[in-house]
Amino acid sequence: MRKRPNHGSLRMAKVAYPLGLCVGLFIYIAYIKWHRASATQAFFSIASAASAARWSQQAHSPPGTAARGHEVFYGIMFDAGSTGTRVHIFHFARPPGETPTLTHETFKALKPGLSAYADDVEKSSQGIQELLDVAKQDIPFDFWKATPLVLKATAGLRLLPGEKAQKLLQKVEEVFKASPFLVGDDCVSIMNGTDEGVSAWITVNFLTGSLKTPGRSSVGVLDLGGGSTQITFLPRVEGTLQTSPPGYLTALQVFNRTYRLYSYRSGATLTQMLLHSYLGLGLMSARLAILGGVEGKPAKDGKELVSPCLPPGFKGEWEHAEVTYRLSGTTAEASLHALCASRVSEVLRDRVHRTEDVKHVDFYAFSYYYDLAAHVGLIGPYQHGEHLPTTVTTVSEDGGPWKPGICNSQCPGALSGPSPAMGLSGSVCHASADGRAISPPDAEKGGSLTVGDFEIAAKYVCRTLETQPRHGPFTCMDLTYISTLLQEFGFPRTTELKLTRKIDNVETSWALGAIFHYIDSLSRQKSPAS
Ligand SMILES: O=c1[nH]cnc2c1ncn2[C@@H]1O[C@H](COP(=O)(O)OP(=O)(O)O)[C@@H](O)[C@H]1O
Ligand SMILES: [Ca+2]
Repeated sequence: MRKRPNHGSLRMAKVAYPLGLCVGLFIYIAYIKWHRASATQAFFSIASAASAARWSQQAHSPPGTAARGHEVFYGIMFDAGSTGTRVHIFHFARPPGETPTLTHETFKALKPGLSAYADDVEKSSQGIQELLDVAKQDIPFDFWKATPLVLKATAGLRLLPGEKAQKLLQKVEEVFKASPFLVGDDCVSIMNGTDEGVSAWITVNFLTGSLKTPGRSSVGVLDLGGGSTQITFLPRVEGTLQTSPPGYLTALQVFNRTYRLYSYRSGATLTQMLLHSYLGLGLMSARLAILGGVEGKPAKDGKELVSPCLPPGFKGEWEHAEVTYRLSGTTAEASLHALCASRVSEVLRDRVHRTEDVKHVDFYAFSYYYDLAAHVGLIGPYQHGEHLPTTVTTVSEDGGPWKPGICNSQCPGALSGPSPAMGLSGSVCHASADGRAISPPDAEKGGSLTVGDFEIAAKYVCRTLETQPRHGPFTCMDLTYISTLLQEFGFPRTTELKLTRKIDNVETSWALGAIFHYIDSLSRQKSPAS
């Protein structure tokens, strides 16, 4: 965990004499006054963020060592997602004459999403207030007025009828305007899917350092939310630019370079891609589609939704977008996975644009890609090929100890996940010193796996649904959906994906890219000529 900067004590330590202390105090007070008077002057353009990345990554300066005179500033981005609302509080520092760098992120998430309050708008303010309180505790009082506060909503609000969504946004704006932070007229909005994809791409490429070196390969980004999904990457093969349907490509001016991005937004028709939001390929919306339900509508006559992707004989209820559905599995079938995969393929047919170029780009996948992989143990504390500490004894599937060594097919141990004997490349050794207790997957660490691993895991989970209900009734469906979706995008089974929740201790989310953009627009408003 990075430490928060402590500029106060640093300043004090360097001012050795009383006179120096007075001068220092005078400069400090003058600085704070200037800062309050010119809130947006403190902000930088995306272009300087590139150098910030360079500064941060090359100098490796921990924020706590910031020297005297560093300018410190903050930005607050709320992500109103379909399944939850999250606050990201970004801390920046700018040394004199240098460009700023991101020094820390404070993050907190709440469930359910804002859209769950569509019929009780008043209730929505409680969670927003709670997250604002986190920001107040995190940001020093003197900086509140100068700190921009923004909320962007994604699929959950896009799916609501316009009037309901607007009421929710108005409520949030009311709460924001009563807060002590810097709130503009555009502080609360629904973000379109293209901006969502592009912002996530900027975040990941900023954090991986790809943006700092011109010419260095950028990475692609896969985001699977509850209501929508994004795949965003910079095509490496010229052909993709020529063959992509109109509307799939978007130009982005970052760091004095124009990037041409390919951004596919779920469900949008080809020509409406950039203009019209047709949702439905996020994991929760996809579940509903696979079950044969309709978004926002109860099943006809309260009928059960029956699916081969659910455990045979399963009966249960599932709530989605304020509607409760009665669910039922089919009677036991020989190959649940094959039936489920065929239903998923039906749902995805003609809805996903396939491109060869994904084969030539390294991809980072997060959100539900990450959650599902961690849930079934595809990623975890020890990765395939990793040397295990000698104190660690791996645990075999029946609970017996295995020898310490390299995590490979000799070391299954995936008690909560599929058997590596099935050929999983990302197999995890859940290990413990006594050879019995099993450590849960490390939520922060992430890992790599192949696209085919999702399919193998799906087959395993679907096959053992009846005997191992601990994965939950949706895991067969979810894994089958993810593996089919990735293959529909054009990924070969052998493609390796990096699954991560955080990079360099910062959440992989569109939030950072979006705050860069917002801060940039503030500075443009301040000096339109630049
Ligand atoms: O900042 C984040 N950090 C970690 N996980 C996140 C973050 N934002 C979203 N997620 C993940 O995204 C998934 C839900 O997506 P979300 O609620 O944002 O739907 P949406 O993007 O379709 O609106 C969950 O897997 C959740 O853990
Ligand atoms: Ca999201």
